[in-house]
Amino acid sequence: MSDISVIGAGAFGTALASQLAGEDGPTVTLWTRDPEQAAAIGTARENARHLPGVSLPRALSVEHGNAAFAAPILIMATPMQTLAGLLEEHREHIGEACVVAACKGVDLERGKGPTGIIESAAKKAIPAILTGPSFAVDIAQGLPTALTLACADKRTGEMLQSALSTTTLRLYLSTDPIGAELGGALKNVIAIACGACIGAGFGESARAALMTRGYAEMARLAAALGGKRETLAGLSGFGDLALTCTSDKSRNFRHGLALGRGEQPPEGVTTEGIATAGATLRLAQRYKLEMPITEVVAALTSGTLSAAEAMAVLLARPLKKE
Ligand SMILES: NC(=O)C1=CN([C@@H]2O[C@H](COP(=O)(O)OP(=O)(O)OC[C@H]3O[C@@H](n4cnc5c(N)ncnc54)[C@H](O)[C@@H]3O)[C@@H](O)[C@H]2O)C=CC1
Ligand SMILES: O=C(CO)COP(=O)(O)O
Repeated sequence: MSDISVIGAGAFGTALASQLAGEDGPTVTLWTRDPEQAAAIGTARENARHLPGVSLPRALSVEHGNAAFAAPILIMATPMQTLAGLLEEHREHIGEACVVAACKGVDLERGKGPTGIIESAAKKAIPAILTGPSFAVDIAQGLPTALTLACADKRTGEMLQSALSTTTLRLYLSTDPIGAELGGALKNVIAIACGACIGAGFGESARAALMTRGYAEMARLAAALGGKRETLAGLSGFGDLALTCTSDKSRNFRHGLALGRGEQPPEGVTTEGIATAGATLRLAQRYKLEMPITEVVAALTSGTLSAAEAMAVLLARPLKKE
């Protein structure tokens, strides 16, 4: 059994696994649900579909069997809406493990973030979240990156911080998983709004306003759910918002960009902000919170508003105190 299993051989899982599996580091397994993909990646030492051009270290083992779920540290790197089903399917193989979510979002059906999903699905596990500003391709190339590792249990968090940091991947510790996971989830919704703003030609000043007022929405919901404002101000909130709202390497930003230009975004791209906008809107209604940007993003992504109509809705709101 490996020290660490990374579950999900998409871009992010492959990037994390490749960095963690150094010759002198922990033993690492990259798990994929598709046996053919496991064999192809294992033989080519490259994930040609999700992370082309990055050669994977010899020390990394690529598997598709259930045994990978028995590792003491599991990093869950599949899209958010698949997390609950995947954990339930493999529940019997997961022991008293540290289950670290690397996905970003809110589960549409259950209205929970990744650590809440882990808590319900894997009762013996200790949930944690790894999140913050990082493109998979940057991590895979060994570029300097800083992320938040949040775990409610401080000692487990310290162990994970040390086990998952590398010479180029620097983890900052937090005991506020709710704040950390909401930062990572909600910034994707705001990134869609910012992409649409740029795509529709509303300009960079308007984008800065969306980022700032979007951040206010993120902080409002996080506070209502028990997250700390200072967590939102850190890497997992402000840091990831800054990255994702300003880079066309972001799939969420590009999704918005296409909608803003009146184009059809490509299908089959992991764009977490779409489902998360809907899930967040339900939470906002439940907690009686105003989240107008999230509201227009939900309408924009479901095709009921255009970018121009969305901006008109925001501009027509009553004047407010900051
Ligand atoms: N790509 C990036 O730069 C970053 C991604 N993330 C997060 O990581 C998560 C995964 O994203 P990516 O790796 O980029 O996605 P991706 O689109 O590159 O890959 C998704 C992977 O999940 C697998 N998958 C899909 N449904 C599954 C299921 N039901 N059971 C098992 N495996 C399944 C797919 O086969 C694929 O290998 C997302 O929540 C994303 O927000 C976080 C930080 C950076
Ligand atoms: O989360 C990310 C950067 O921190 C990746 O963003 P996208 O999912 O929008 O590509």
